[in-house]
Amino acid sequence: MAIKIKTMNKISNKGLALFDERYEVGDEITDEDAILVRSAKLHDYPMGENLKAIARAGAGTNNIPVKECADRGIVVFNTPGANANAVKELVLCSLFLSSRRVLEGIEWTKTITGDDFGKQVEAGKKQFVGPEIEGKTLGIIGLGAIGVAVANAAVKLGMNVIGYDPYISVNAAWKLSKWVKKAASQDEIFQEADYITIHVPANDETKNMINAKAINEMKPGVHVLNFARDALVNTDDMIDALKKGKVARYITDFGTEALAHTDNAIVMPHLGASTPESEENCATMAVEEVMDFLENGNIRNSVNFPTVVEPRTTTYRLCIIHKNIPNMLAKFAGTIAKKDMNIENMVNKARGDYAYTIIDTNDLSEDITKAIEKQEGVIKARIIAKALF
Ligand SMILES: NC(=O)C1=CN([C@@H]2O[C@H](COP(=O)(O)OP(=O)(O)OC[C@H]3O[C@@H](n4cnc5c(N)ncnc54)[C@H](O)[C@@H]3O)[C@@H](O)[C@H]2O)C=CC1
Ligand SMILES: O=C(O)C(=O)COP(=O)(O)O
Repeated sequence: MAIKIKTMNKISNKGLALFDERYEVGDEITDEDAILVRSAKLHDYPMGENLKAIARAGAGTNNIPVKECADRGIVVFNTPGANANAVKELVLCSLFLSSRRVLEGIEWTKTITGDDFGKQVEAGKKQFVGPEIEGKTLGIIGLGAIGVAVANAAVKLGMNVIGYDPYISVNAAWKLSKWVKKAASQDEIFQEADYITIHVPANDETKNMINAKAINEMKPGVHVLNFARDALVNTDDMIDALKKGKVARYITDFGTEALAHTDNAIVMPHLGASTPESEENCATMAVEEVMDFLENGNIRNSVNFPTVVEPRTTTYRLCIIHKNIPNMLAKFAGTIAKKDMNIENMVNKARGDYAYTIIDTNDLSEDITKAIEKQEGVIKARIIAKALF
């Protein structure tokens, strides 16, 4: 029986080509084993009993009900860093667009007619003067894959860069240029920066982080960039600040009709990750994650379960998604022993309220998954036979 993969949004063929003849892939698939998605909202999507995994070919997973998926034993993956360079390049482009009045100048030039075109251009160009970014201060909130890439590039462009990220990963810290100054708070960024760019996930903590109060703390004439998510910025407050001139420029990938028609706002149609390179990177990584999970039970780059990656050495692998509560392993071992199965390898990892256990064995008792699922705290159990793959 084929393994069914449902695609939502346009997933690059470079990734989809990795699925071989054992897989059935497409946007019409029903009763799917896994979903590949980009920005489509899955909060109201009816997830079936057979669904085991959702892979977000991209970074942000706020379009997926991650916690509900964990409760149902559905592993949600994303593709960390796979589209970071694409976003970094658009942020750099936007730093220039927000400073130099290039877009207005281009629009104005289109309106000029006549033999004295050159003369009119030279006379009118003074309306489009804008500052250079070299020597200015860029404040970055969120130093993950994108924030670090933007920070390092901005340092090379001669900007003073300050960054704020109370949860910075060791990996990101290793990659960050030593010239990036560490801010002790968001307020420090608001108060010191001429340009502010945000690169955090949308969640309860970050929602509305740029609102009237935050804007009030910023320097007059600040430039604000939002290539992260709409929920992070209070759009009404931003429109108000643009109208008053407190914010000189707001450039975002996440607009509204009102914002798109406000002077000094530049609204892009969510283009951050829209490059062939990043679409291919994201799709390839997402497909590899899903295949390894469906075929081997390995979990890497999940946002709701721990990383567990073990080489296959036995004929069968029992994969158990369960609550992170005491005595689970003893119960599994007891159940397995009762079925006369011998454990060759066992790995258990927890993440928050949830845990994942892989048990490798060369024995199989037909109803082992049912017996395991009867244990309190078990969400889902699955047996994968190596011979099938
Ligand atoms: N415009 C577009 O097309 C794209 C937008 N994005 C958005 O950008 C976000 C960031 O992407 P990546 O850098 O790849 O993710 P990432 O996970 O590598 O980095 C996010 C960083 O934000 C930090 N963070 C979390 N809460 C914070 C807080 N309250 N204050 C300061 N820092 C905080 C984390 O510690 C982490 O270092 C994504 O969650 C997504 O919403 C990502 C890719 C494309
Ligand atoms: O990766 C992300 O978080 C993005 O926002 C990219 O979205 P997209 O895949 O281009 O719909």
